[in-house]
Amino acid sequence: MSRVPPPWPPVEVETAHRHPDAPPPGTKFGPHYAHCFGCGDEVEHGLHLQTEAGEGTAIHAQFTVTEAHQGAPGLAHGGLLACAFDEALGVTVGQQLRRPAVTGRLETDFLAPVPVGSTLHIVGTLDGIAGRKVYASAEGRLDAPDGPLALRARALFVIVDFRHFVEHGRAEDLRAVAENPSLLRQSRFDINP
Ligand SMILES: CCCCCCCCCC(=O)SCCNC(=O)CCNC(=O)[C@H](O)C(C)(C)COP(=O)(O)OP(=O)(O)OC[C@H]1O[C@@H](n2cnc3c(N)ncnc32)[C@H](O)[C@@H]1OP(=O)(O)O
Repeated sequence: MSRVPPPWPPVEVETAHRHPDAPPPGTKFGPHYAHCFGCGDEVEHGLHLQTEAGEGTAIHAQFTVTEAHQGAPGLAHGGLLACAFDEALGVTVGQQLRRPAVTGRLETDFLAPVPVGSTLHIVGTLDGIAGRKVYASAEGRLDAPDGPLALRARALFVIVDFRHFVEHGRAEDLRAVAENPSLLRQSRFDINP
């Protein structure tokens, strides 16, 4: 089977520029929502992905695979690794474009097993924008920023209005955020898509 992926981005795109208010390289973001499985500080067995602004549109992310993240004995679950890329690419889009967006499509190439105890180092970048469609991709390396390549991912994010979250979110969770806005650890976006 050929491992040559189809052209990326799959449509004609404009260059995606980082927003003038995007934080400078080296800025650590912290979680965006306390209960996010990818980054939330109140999710005991979550990924606790740590993210930081890189150069240009890049984001650097990392998380350590724990016993709670296993698929096969001693190895990270593939879906959970895809989750880490969803989160890292979501942060790339959200922080560098400063626009609310959701994942429309995510594809992941698993190139090497990721053992429990490994730290996965992910770098995500924006690849282009076409209307509301934002294309982004990432690589994940084992145990060091220049460690062995373990995964690649490509994603389409679709820019949405904030109404998306209000209309679709479970009422009790939206109520909890309204009563305790600090559950949303970050809320600094351009409101109008
Ligand atoms: C700092 C903040 C950090 C945040 C980090 C969070 C990381 C986690 C991110 C997530 O996991 S978000 C949760 C998972 N994703 C979702 O729940 C999204 C569910 N899907 C939807 O709500 C809608 O399908 C969606 C908003 C994506 C699109 O619906 P719309 O009605 O708004 O738009 P439409 O369907 O017209 O699609 C817009 C464009 O995207 C294209 N598109 C959408 N889904 C696609 C797809 N799957 N494949 C290819 N193209 C797709 C679609 O063809 C179209 O292209 P054109 O503009 O050229 O016509």
